[in-house]
Amino acid sequence: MADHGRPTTPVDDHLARILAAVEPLPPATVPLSDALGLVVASDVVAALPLPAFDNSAMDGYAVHQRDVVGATPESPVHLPVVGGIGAGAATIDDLAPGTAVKIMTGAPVPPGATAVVPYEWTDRGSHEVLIEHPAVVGQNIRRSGEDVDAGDLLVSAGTVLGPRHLGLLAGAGEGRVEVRPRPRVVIVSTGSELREPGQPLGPGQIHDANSTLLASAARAAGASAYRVGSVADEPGAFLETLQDQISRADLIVTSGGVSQGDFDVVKAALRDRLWFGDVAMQPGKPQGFGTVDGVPVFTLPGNPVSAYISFQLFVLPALRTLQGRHRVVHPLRAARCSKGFGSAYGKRQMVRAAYDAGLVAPVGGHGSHLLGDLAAANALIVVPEETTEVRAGDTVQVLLLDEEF
Ligand SMILES: Nc1nc2c(c(=O)[nH]1)N[C@H]1C(S)=C(S)[C@@H](COP(=O)(O)OP(=O)(O)OC[C@H]3O[C@@H](n4cnc5c(N)ncnc54)[C@H](O)[C@@H]3O)O[C@H]1N2
Ligand code: MOO
Repeated sequence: MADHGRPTTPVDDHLARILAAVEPLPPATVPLSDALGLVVASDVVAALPLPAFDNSAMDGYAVHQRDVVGATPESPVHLPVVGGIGAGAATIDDLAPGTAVKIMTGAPVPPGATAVVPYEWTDRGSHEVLIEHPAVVGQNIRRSGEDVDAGDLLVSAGTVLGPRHLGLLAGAGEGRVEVRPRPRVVIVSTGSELREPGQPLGPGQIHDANSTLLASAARAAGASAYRVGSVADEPGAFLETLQDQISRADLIVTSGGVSQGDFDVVKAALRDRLWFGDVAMQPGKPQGFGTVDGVPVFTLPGNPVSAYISFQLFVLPALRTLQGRHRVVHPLRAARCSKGFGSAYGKRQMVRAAYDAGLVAPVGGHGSHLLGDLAAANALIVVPEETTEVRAGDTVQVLLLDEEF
């Protein structure tokens, strides 16, 4: 679709161009304490059974089940107590028939014992115990390997490690795990008008919102983000910053300086090395992408809303690909739109919106500078290129900005 004569690239083509250029980071083995949220690079198989040995599920007495078959409160079974076994006990004697041994939860069950009778069913005797209820074979015994057997799959490649996976790996004795490392993302804002937040503004100056916005979005997506701050509209200075950062980045995101202006620094500096052009979307039309020294570089438009939406549509899938994730593109869900609005033909519109329980409504104005409206939104209504009007009550496709996927 042409926009005032300039050709535009469909959103899906631009995304395909990006995904074709990015692959998962080489795996690294890290301690479990550093692995939360990272993606497993190769299947992890249990080296040991879990539990590692038969052990007691209750504090009580290990017995031969046959010895307590007839036990009742009126006619309890009497057994001599031959000792005690605590959790961590290393050497355990066989349990002779007609005897009981005190046993604590988690302690190894002695060879010969076939059931554990809990304290509550007994008089808690130390030398001799009265047992008032019968037990079935295996009662209160946690069998070796009943949770996980040696050779079982603990976590498969592609799993995003959460607390429960890490707990399982730890319990199974794995101290380290092979993962895709956390991508290092470098964020650079461009624009001579930009000042660091917290600094006073001179005439014509504005605070740099984008580097904080994009670095936070990268961190929220599981990256380790380094915010360079802003560089002036001067290609030499910009290239120097880029060159300085490239060796410590897995992905670089710049904002500003990519449209039609007289001082479009990013385009001027990288014209020969990256693709620059218009993508058929609103906001986020002017885009640039390519690799520099093998590192993917995204040059996003400067308007903060455009930059953020471009991040969600294009940078996030690349970041997730580096992480080795299987699902890289935001899922869409159907929702009922409670308020009508118009949309430009030929562009995919990303309308800031508030979503709740299947209902969605646009938030604020269309301007790509409206940070207040962006902060009030939690979703984007994704309006297809050929749709020019959405009416109240229509079903629309919605992208939830804070959704885990
Ligand atoms: N003649 C044309 N002008 C513009 C077009 C066009 O097609 N023809 N496209 C417009 C669209 S759409 C966008 S989006 C912007 C993109 O421009 P740039 O990427 O070159 O970005 P800048 O000009 O540097 O900045 C645009 C706008 O955003 C503000 N900005 C920039 N960086 C930050 C930051 N880090 N924090 C906060 N605000 C920032 C900047 O001050 C400008 O107001 O171009 C349109 N123009
Ligand atoms: O398309 Mo620009 O990216 O919104 O204002």
